Amino acid sequence: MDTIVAISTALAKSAISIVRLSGKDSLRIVSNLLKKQQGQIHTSQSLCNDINLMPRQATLRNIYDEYGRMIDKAIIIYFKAPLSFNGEDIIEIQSHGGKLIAQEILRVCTYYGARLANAGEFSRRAFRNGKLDLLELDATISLINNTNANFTQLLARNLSGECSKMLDEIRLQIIEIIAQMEVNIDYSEEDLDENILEKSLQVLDNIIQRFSTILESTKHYNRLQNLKLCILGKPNVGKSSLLNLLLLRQRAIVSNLAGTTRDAISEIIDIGGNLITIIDTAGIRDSGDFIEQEGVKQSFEYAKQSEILLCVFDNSEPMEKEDFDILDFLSQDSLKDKFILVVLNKNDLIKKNTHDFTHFNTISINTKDIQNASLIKNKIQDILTMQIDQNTFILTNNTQRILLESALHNLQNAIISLQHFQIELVSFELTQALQSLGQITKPYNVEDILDSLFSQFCVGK
Ligand SMILES: Nc1nc2c(c(=O)[nH]1)N(C=O)[C@@H](CNc1ccc(C(=O)N[C@@H](CCC(=O)O)C(=O)O)cc1)CN2
Ligand SMILES: Nc1nc2c(ncn2[C@@H]2O[C@H](COP(=O)(O)OP(=O)(O)OP(=O)(O)O)[C@@H](O)[C@H]2O)c(=O)[nH]1
Ligand SMILES: [Mg+2]
Repeated sequence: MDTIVAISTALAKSAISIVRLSGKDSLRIVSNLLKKQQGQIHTSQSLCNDINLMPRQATLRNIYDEYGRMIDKAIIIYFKAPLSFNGEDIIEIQSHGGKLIAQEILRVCTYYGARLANAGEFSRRAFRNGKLDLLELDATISLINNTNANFTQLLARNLSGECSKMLDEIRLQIIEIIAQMEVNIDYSEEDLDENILEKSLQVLDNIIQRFSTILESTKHYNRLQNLKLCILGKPNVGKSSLLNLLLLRQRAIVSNLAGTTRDAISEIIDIGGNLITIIDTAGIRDSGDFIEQEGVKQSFEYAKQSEILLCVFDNSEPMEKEDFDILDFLSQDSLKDKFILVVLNKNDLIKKNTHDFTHFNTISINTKDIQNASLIKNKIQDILTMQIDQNTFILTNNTQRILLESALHNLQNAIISLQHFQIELVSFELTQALQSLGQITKPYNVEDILDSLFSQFCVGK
């Protein structure tokens, strides 16, 4: 297998960057970067023992290019196979940050024979070498992409292999019940031991409960990822001012001319550990201006795509047709699952807006007072914070979720069959459940496991 190399950190101005190599030639390639003299290229593994890299020990070394010119002074860590993240020889070159140094190190690694890694290739090798199962692999990606702090702990636990372990245990419990069933299959219903029946029902019920909790937390997780918040309102009510207030900087142009914002502006904000995309839109009104009309169309589109809507109205002016148009828009059936917060803005001015918003969630503010930023953020945070059982797991991958749902379904059927003493059906449903569960972590052969389990039973039992 090729030796691959990649920059594992973001390409941005930063304190340090990590270039990572993986594969059997890693040591040879890095040995070339550690020698000052030009011309004596290490081509075989045997020549590299002079570079003195102790496995799993951070060492400070000068790094040179192919002409012997120094590139950086860096930390090298050698993870000797199989004791590495993916089971191969891995070497990390932890260089100074910035965009140029790591790229230069990367280039020199390829000069000595490393190949640029494809996306996910380090982890793919970890899976192939049995260091990570599918569940852990997926948790790795989800942990990196997670936008909601409520789930950090849960995803980290997925990564620890706890979830895979729990599924393994559950699989064993199911196999045990199948075994009981298989043994009893030839007996008539009266002969099925009451104890076995009761115990099996209890075990299945418990598994069903655990799976339901996983599916429930998975639903919350999916609902709370990559949230979008759209600021909507007629022109001049202070939408861009509100954006600037929430960002605590002058991001958007603000003016007393209606129609200032035309293209939607999008930024990321952190609201209580939730990374939310916030979108300031063009003010809603009928305008003869074609470009502005495009902007208005876009505003509605963004609103439909967002989970949270901040609808801004001007406290200092009576309601106008455009305001009512927005209220009409909000009453649509397709918007009923969105979180809508009515923002009555400009409360520093005399109140002239007497509309009754009481059936909405409302907040009265002005964008001049910076304290109002946290008022709004707290209000949004309230709806996003939910009690999430930290002792369960989440299935971040759709296929895995579907597999668990299907296993749950089989278990429910098994219970019904068991209650009707249809032993063969119980066995069938449970075997189906095992197939699905197995695929969540790694594809495996149910028959093999059954063979090994039955071998432990006494003849006649
Ligand atoms: N510098 C650095 N930081 C990192 C990583 C990395 O690769 N490099 N990781 C990359 O994702 C994560 C840590 N994950 C890792 C997982 C396993 C092993 C490892 O060496 N496993 C061996 C030995 C196990 C042990 O000592 O307990 C093994 O499993 O055999 C290393 C990192 C996050 N931080
Ligand atoms: N008194 C007062 N004026 C405000 C407040 N918020 C915004 N304004 C003013 O209202 C005017 C319009 O503000 P913008 O933020 O540009 O309004 P907008 O809703 O983005 O307008 P469009 O981009 O045209 O749709 C500006 O002159 C702001 O200074 C407020 O809380 N109090
Ligand atoms: Mg604006």
